[in-house]
Amino acid sequence: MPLTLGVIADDYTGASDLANTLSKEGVRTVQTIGVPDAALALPDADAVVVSLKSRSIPADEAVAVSLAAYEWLKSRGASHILFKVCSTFDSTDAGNIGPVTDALRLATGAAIVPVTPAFPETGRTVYMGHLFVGDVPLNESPLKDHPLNPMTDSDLKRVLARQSAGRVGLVPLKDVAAGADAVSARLEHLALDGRTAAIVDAVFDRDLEAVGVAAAALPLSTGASGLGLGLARALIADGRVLRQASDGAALAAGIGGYAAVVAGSCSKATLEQIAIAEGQMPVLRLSAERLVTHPEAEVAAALDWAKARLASGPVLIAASGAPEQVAEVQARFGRHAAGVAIEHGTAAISEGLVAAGVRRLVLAGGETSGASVDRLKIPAFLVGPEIAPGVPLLRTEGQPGEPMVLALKSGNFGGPDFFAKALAMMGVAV
Ligand SMILES: Nc1ncnc2c1ncn2[C@@H]1O[C@H](COP(=O)(O)OP(=O)(O)OP(=O)(O)O)[C@@H](O)[C@H]1O
Ligand SMILES: O=C(O)[C@@H](O)C(=O)CO
Repeated sequence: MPLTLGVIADDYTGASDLANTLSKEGVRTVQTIGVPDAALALPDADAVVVSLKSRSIPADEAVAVSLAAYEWLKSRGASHILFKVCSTFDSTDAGNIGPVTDALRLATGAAIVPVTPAFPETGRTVYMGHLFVGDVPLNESPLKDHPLNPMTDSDLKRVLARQSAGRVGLVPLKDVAAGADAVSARLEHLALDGRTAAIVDAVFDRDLEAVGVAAAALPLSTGASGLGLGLARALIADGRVLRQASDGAALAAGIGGYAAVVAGSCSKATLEQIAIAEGQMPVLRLSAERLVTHPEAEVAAALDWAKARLASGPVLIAASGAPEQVAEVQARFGRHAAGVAIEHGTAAISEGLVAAGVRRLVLAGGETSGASVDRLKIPAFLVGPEIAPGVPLLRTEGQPGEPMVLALKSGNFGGPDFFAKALAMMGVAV
């Protein structure tokens, strides 16, 4: 059966967030890691979310891999493409949201692309083109201290224009509140005026329903899970997708083995979650400096520490540091080099944990999860029940050997008790 919705996600946790939203709305969804091999047999699905690791790579590479994902999705019949970006619009003036949206627009033949990172369930709202995170503008939120892409401007019209070849317009809330026809009319007007993308305001889920109907009539949209919700509801309402309840309970059934958490996210939410976990399970804080200068020794020491404890219950291993620690490491080694070296270290630790018998694994941070999932050579996931908004339980699919259950947590997501909750849903008591 041909696909209806094809999603190209710029990181792995973001992909599982979107897959979670689609599956919660009743869309049969599979998440793949990278552009699937021709040989990979996938279960029947209405939506495939292709997870890329393209958020923080050079823009030309992000464009190339996104176009490859597009070609694969098109060959499977996808009638609408959603480019899934972070709900906090993580990007820099060099990209990659603008360059990838531009390239996909040309490939799909779209005149204009609606763009909205709104995700009201997690407090991301867009008004007059400005993104709010909870009750503060993006540039006053913890995202101003992000290790890879500090967000210092809440005006997404400006942010997107700086990284796009085309001109950027706005679909204001008054049009969105007037409904899907008003959104379509405004997009058409902006396209005639030479705009190639438009930031779309949205504050409530009902706004995203209107945006979803307008977007589903176009070949391409760019956004986060809120737009996924709008598209899912629109595709079900117009009969392109038949709503199906997901069989979440069965997902983790029969998967035993040791359990662990590996964290590389330095977000405020993750730092708080690690602090809470310290009262619930053994926690090892890695030295970020040694992960850069002596990676093999730091990884080996962490694995020795874990192996001595895994039989007694879950363990947590974190590279994550507070903003001042991150700044110090970056000043010494460079932002990109430090990030990549630390991701390699946490990925090697994930690999060592699985070799030691871990089958239930929670990963925190988009880049961190991406590096670990690649190292574990997982081709795809079935999407299960929600642990917290934006974070589902995932079961590996298409991998030789025993299946595993994982959670890929976006840095900013999850309540303070997230790690214990995720482990509990995997059948592990802390
Ligand atoms: N102590 C540290 N000092 C400097 N950089 C670190 C440290 N610990 C982790 N990092 C790096 O910070 C980056 C965190 O990015 P990651 O995407 O994993 O988390 P996040 O941005 O919070 O999550 P998300 O992308 O889902 O919002 C990674 O590149 C990681 O290697
Ligand atoms: O949209 C979000 O906030 C998340 O899915 C994400 O992409 C964070 O990395």
